[in-house]
Amino acid sequence: KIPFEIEEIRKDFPILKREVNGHPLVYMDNAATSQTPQQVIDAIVDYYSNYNSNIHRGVHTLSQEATDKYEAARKKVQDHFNAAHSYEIIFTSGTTHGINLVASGFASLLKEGDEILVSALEHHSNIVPWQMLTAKTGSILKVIPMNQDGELVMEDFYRLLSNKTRIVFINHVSNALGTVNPIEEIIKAAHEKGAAVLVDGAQAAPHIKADVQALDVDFYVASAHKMCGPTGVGVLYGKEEWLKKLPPYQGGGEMIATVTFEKTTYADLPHKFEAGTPNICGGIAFGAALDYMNSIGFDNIAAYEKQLLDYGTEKLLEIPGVRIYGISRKKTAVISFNIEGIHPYDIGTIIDKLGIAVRTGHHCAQPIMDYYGIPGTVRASFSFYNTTEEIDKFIEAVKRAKTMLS
Ligand SMILES: Cc1ncc(COP(=O)(O)O)c(CN[C@@H]2CONC2=O)c1O
Repeated sequence: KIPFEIEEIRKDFPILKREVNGHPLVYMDNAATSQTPQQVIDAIVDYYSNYNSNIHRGVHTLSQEATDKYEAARKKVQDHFNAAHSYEIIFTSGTTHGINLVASGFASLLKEGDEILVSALEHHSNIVPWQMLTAKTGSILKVIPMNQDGELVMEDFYRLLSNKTRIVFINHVSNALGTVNPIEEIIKAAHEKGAAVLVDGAQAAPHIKADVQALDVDFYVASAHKMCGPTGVGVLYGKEEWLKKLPPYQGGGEMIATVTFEKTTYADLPHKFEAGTPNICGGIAFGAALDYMNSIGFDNIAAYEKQLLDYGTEKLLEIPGVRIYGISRKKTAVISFNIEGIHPYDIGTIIDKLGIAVRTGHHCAQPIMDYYGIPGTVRASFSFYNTTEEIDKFIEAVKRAKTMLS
């Protein structure tokens, strides 16, 4: 039973009417970016048509309207993630920006020999900034290993965690495998050792409504483009006490209180971390995306996507030679697979000819591919606007590709 009118939902997404190579588009690359409903498109057009203006500075009406809408969007993001204060919500250009902001800020908090803990399941955006940090500070990067099922080895996590650990950073959901990590358990254990935790929520936010106060997480980052919003805007949630400890990430307008050539004082939160003219329209459209997804309901989205995941997994495993990577019981609707003897890139290229959009390759998670000893995978990732009929088309296309390539 589908918890909402799927055909009505699909009408919200103009792009789903597209044809690709003469076939109806079957979009199954939602882990890369989600599609955009008319409600979000309308919010973008409305902004540029009716009240585009710079914010926080002008006294004229347009500027006030734009400022009010932008700050209302911040409040929507605060409510969605259940942050205690709206000034704990920093608008960023996306997950990568949010992680870099925190990692570079920790350069002033770490000393030689301090340890930072990453997981083997991370996206490059949650590995490279931390490697840059260790290079700057002489701190030591340690890695929580993964297992064949695509889960974290928690015994090793507890072994690696120590009083030297200053911060743990892990994704809530693996973009390459779909694994949902036990972040509640990790946060509790890290806090007992006095370590902070950053959770990369890029892949979780479209499927799971994270409550940052209930999680007691120190930093949580996500991108709007993964949850029906535009690209170029995202959120860094930080506990007030942590955001006050971090130095500004970029200098410029907006992030100051007073500037003289002798000394500059910085603005309070959130503006301290929002230098320059922000993505005003993006922030407002992000708010519209949250309104849209919450109108459907994350419980309904999760229940339906679970149906799609189970259906797609069952049908895919009927094809001889298929191996699925990431078989944790706790997964979002991502299926990463290969077919024995066939390169993932060839499968992706052929099924694209049939209108099927999936991603092939290492998915910015090369350590995971190295662990499995593979060049990459085919990754099909479903969203609440996909259907089982589309999955049937996807399965048929994979079968045809296999026949052609075997
Ligand atoms: C777990 C995870 N972390 C960080 C990022 C980086 O997000 P931004 O690009 O918005 O800064 C992504 C993007 N996911 C990639 C993007 O394309 N396909 C993916 O799986 C991700 O999935």
